[in-house]
Amino acid sequence: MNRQRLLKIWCLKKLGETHRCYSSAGDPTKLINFSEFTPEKIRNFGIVAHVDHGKSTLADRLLELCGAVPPGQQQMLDKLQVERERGITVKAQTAALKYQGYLLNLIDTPGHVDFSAEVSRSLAVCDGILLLVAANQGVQAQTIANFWLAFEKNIQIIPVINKIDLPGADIKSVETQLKNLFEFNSEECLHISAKSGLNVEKVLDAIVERVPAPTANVEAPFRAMIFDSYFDHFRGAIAHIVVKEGSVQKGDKIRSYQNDKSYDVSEVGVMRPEMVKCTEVRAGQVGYLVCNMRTVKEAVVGETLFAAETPKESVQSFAEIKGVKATVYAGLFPVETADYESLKQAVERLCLNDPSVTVTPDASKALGLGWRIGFLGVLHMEVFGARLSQEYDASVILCQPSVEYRAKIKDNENIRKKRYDGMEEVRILDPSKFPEESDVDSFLEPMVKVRMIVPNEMMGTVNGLCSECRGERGEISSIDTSRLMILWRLPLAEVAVDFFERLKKLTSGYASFDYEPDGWQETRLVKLTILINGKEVSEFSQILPAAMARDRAKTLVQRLKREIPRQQFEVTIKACIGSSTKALSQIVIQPMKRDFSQLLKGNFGGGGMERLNKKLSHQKKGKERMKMVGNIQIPKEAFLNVLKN
Ligand SMILES: Nc1nc2c(ncn2[C@@H]2O[C@H](COP(=O)(O)OP(=O)(O)OP(=O)(O)O)[C@@H](O)[C@H]2O)c(=O)[nH]1
Repeated sequence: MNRQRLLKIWCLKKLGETHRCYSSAGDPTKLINFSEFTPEKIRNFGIVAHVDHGKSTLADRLLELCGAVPPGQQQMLDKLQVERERGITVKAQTAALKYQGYLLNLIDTPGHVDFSAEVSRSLAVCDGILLLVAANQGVQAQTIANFWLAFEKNIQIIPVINKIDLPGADIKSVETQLKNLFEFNSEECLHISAKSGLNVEKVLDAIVERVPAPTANVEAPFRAMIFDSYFDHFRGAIAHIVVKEGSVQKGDKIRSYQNDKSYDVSEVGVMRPEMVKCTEVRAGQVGYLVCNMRTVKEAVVGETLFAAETPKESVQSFAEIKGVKATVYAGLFPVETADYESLKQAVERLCLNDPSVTVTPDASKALGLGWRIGFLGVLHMEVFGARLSQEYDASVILCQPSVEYRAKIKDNENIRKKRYDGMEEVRILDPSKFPEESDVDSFLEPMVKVRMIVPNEMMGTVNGLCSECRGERGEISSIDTSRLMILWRLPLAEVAVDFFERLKKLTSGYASFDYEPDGWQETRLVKLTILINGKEVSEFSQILPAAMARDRAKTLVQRLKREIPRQQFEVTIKACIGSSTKALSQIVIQPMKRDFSQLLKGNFGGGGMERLNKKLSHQKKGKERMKMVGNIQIPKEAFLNVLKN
């Protein structure tokens, strides 16, 4: 039978199944029934790896082998538009798979450092992980970070060497790295090609054999933890749960622990990988639950849900899922100030699905009411902006990001009380809140410990980059004969913005890095103020070390020239220090020369009117993408683009 025909039969079969699941909403006997899977027959596992080592491809193969999707599908678990466009996973996704009498709950996680919060949250549900390492690249920085995350949580780790089909695959050396770094024996390592499917079945067998069954008690009253949630436009908040005790089904009455609210369950089910309704979700299983949660806050990650009849005092709530601290903060504003309320709702709903962002209300003279949002990195910020526009049709301005700085205020009652609410140390998240230099004893900037994996011959290049970024070198060790692990201490501000791109370019993608917070360091900071026609536009201003001010002033002014279109009048852009008006760098944008009404002159019969209307309509479209700051039109992308090279 040819492949096309096989696919057709498969699709028809599946259509029947799905149709049965959804059309039988009112008939519990026809819903999918997973009650045969007692905890001993369940395995909850995740796939973690460095970026691009093949997690989503392996997930596709596992889904295929277990019959959850037709053969040849790609990135089945990357459901978001932004994930498909960028070819990266940003959200962990689950899929319930049946394999030889076992129920395997797969959790595919993102690889990029900016989405590490998703990995930590997923590990709260897993009893085992597949630690995937690409055979042509070997162990990378995220592999090490993920190994330790799982190891600290005492989760079973299965090392899997992927991409063995590639000509550059060096299985022996990856095994040596896995031995040297994590003490894995070569017998423990699986060798696969997720792309061709080679040996992927062995992965399923290893999951069944090596991952422990979840600790769960089916007999006890229902108790579950929300580990992820999202807002569905039609059904409200949907909670992804891992059930630890008892079971839950449609019609059950349940309560939440932190929010202390009661609910009627209207639907339960599992992801396969789409939502499929079930008769019940039982202890040990991973599934979803819909109840009448009206606000997004009610479905918060880490929340404990329990049977309504259980007295709250006797319920053991789940330990809080440790959040990851934001590294960069940026202003977010609606393009049209009138859209503030609808954007507020969109931000709240998206935050439910992305609980690693922090949101505080903010206001700007130029952009009106908005928020200051904390992200885990610049990629995270870009993805958040893209999701707002793709999933909520919101038109937003995202300003350039900045890290959190701190200022120690002079030991003077008067100054502290009058201007800083009596505080001796203040946080600075935003250039418009930069304190007067005369009030400050010292400034502090956040530091990070960076772990780099670098080919031996590229050590000099990488060291050059880190020194340029005001870094301090730490320990160096070999992970095998050809690669080194180097530790650096760097200011977060240097790492957070475009360090990843610069490193990739300099090393042709052969070096990788990962970082964690490492305290604060005293530094001399200044505020680089941007004046456009004499008025400060604080959204373009920046806080930075004094030594970098002159160079940055030049680049910033040049980039603004590139981003701001010509206006009807002359525009002067100046970069100055603090409240001084002395320019470190200055540029003038000449006024527009063409006046389209000239097209009309003496030419009514020759299509002049048509051409004028076309031009005016182009201008109108252009204006919709602009933001008026004073009397100057600025494209909304400019607020972020000034940051990019
Ligand atoms: N040759 C070969 N290519 C593979 C294999 N597995 C994955 N790839 C390719 O590697 C690239 C990255 O694969 P993904 O599955 O998207 O990697 P990922 O780890 O999910 O990526 P992120 O989610 O962005 O971290 C894709 O182009 C895949 O086709 C393999 O076994 N062999």
